[in-house]
Amino acid sequence: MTGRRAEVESGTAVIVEQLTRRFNGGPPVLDALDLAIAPGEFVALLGHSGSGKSTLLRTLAGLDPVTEGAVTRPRDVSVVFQEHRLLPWKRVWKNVVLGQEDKGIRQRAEAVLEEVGLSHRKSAWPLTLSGGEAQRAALARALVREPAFLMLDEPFAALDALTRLKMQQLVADLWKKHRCAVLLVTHDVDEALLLADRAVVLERGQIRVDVPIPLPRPRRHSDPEFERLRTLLLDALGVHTS
Ligand SMILES: Nc1ncnc2c1ncn2[C@@H]1O[C@H](COP(=O)(O)OP(=O)(O)OP(=O)(O)O)[C@@H](O)[C@H]1O
Repeated sequence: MTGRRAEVESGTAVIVEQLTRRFNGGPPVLDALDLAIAPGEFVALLGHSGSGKSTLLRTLAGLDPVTEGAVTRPRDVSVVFQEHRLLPWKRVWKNVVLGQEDKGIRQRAEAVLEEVGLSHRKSAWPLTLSGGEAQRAALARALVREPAFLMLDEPFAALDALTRLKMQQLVADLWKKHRCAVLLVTHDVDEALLLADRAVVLERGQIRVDVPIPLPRPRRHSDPEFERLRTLLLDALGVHTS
């Protein structure tokens, strides 16, 4: 049995092996990248602009082809992007059930809209939602599929600081309930430390740092270990705090 098959059979949710991606014959944007995510594990992916984060996420989502290397992931995956990508001509709940035809879908949509705190806006048009509400709807649409693997591509980057804090708390609660594997792309070191089990720093298409975040939840900025990990990650990103 190959190493990859052994890992899949022992329950690894996502396996990336020697993944290389170039555009138009240029230098590699992803460079022989290896990464494994366990079922239910929450991984934060950090890195400078252009380091290859979105390319990795798009490849994992099946939106970008695998041209060199291999990717194994569960069949049921969902992605939430920085923009909500709701269809403006469909009401919120219709957006949530879009493309889902099974019998229990309406009930699951009601339940998940309740979970994200949007039941009272289920019949609203997307254009009437605030930024935070629209991202709640996008999360509901992602979770109604009960994905084994959820990808979040800077989902809160466009929100104001207070709304972002609320959304981080919401994601922490939803993950506790759903326990899917999560890959969160973020520029925000504190967000990674508040939410993830592990932080990975990408640099020129390779993993520069891969650290566990063994802090008890809920996470506190005042925890000395939080501060130590913060310094470590900022250092890895070339931001020196002292
Ligand atoms: N379709 C494409 N065609 C050509 N080059 C691309 C394409 N997609 C991405 N790239 C290049 O690949 C590199 C990595 O881009 P990517 O979007 O993955 O970075 P990122 O780490 O997500 O950046 P950001 O934090 O700014 O979103 C960049 O130099 C980008 O210009």
